[in-house]
Amino acid sequence: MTTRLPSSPNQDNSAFVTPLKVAISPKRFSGTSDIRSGAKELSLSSSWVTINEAHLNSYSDRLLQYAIDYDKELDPRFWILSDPIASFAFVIVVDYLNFGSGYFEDLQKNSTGSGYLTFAQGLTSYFVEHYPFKPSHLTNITSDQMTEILQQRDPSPQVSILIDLLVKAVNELGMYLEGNFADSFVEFAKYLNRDVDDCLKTLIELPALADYYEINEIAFYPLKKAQIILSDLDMIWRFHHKNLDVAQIPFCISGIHKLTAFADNSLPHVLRVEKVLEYDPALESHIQLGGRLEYSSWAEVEIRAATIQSVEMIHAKLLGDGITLYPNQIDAAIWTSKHDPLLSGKYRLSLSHKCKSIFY
Ligand SMILES: Nc1nc2c(c(CN[C@H]3C=C[C@H](O)[C@@H]3O)cn2[C@@H]2O[C@H](COP(=O)(O)O)[C@@H](O)[C@H]2O)c(=O)[nH]1
Repeated sequence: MTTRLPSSPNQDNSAFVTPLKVAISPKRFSGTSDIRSGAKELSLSSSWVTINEAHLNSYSDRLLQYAIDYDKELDPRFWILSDPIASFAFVIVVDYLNFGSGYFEDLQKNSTGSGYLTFAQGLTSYFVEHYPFKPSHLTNITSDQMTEILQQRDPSPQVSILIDLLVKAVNELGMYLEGNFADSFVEFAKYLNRDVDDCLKTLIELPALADYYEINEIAFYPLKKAQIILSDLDMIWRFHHKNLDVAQIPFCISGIHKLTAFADNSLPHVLRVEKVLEYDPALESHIQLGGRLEYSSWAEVEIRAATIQSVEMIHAKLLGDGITLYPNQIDAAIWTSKHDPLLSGKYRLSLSHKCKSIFY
């Protein structure tokens, strides 16, 4: 039983640096409703992060301009669009490896200034050069190749640690697909031709997607990358379905509207700058002084739980105004707004929280 830490900050910053996760069996997970209920329960009893509903309502209206239709937004610099299975394979790899934000501070980024887009651009080049290949090809990707994919020259010690984590992750992804899906992206695609809840029950078996645990006897399932994989597969399906019929696209994820926000460092940063999330002053100064948050420390949990809960509230508020925008679409709009040149200045004036994990 984890006792709650004092809400008033004190010299002891254990709420920032003490991991509190208790491992639980993946068998307990029943689907996206578990993600919502855990996040809601944790955000209601939160002491480091609060949700300002008035600011949330006004921000919801401002956000609408970023609710882009991804179908026409896929940029071939950052996506493999040649055929449905090539796109499927690319999404599985890019999103499985979509982590390392806690190591990004000295990452050399491309002109977008985005760590993710720097990686996605490098992986696109890798696919253009090497694909088609079977999943087992991933088990042979080396540190030098990953350094090139990440577009790094002479990586810092921090980035070198990230590169080693990325190599370990991509090698295990290849081994998993080789062993469980006959070394075939098509077989995996056919398997994911089902509801998001069933897809997630399988995806959380993969180590770098096992972003769930119990804290204070509450089961918390942020599952950021497992969910973004499904959201991106839906986007890719819609892209190819413009020119192909259903039979030509082996995967079709149903129930996308049930996904929640993808809780990481990016979304809470935007929500905090927009004053939707309010952090305890001690937490705020810890983050702005470059202090890190341990994965599953109280502060890190409350930030991610409040992020999921805030997006649920934005979804409900817009629905009340007669506007249907699902949490995965709200997530994309928030993330996209962060990279709007007209706005990104204000998001660059402060730091997002940094958490070294393989989950975001
Ligand atoms: N919540 C959420 N977090 C997202 C994304 C993306 C990009 N994906 C979308 C892009 C096109 C497709 O539509 C993909 O869906 C990256 N990140 C996270 O940002 C962090 C890096 O930040 P920066 O250094 O600024 O790139 C890192 O934790 C990374 O995991 C998202 O969409 N939602």
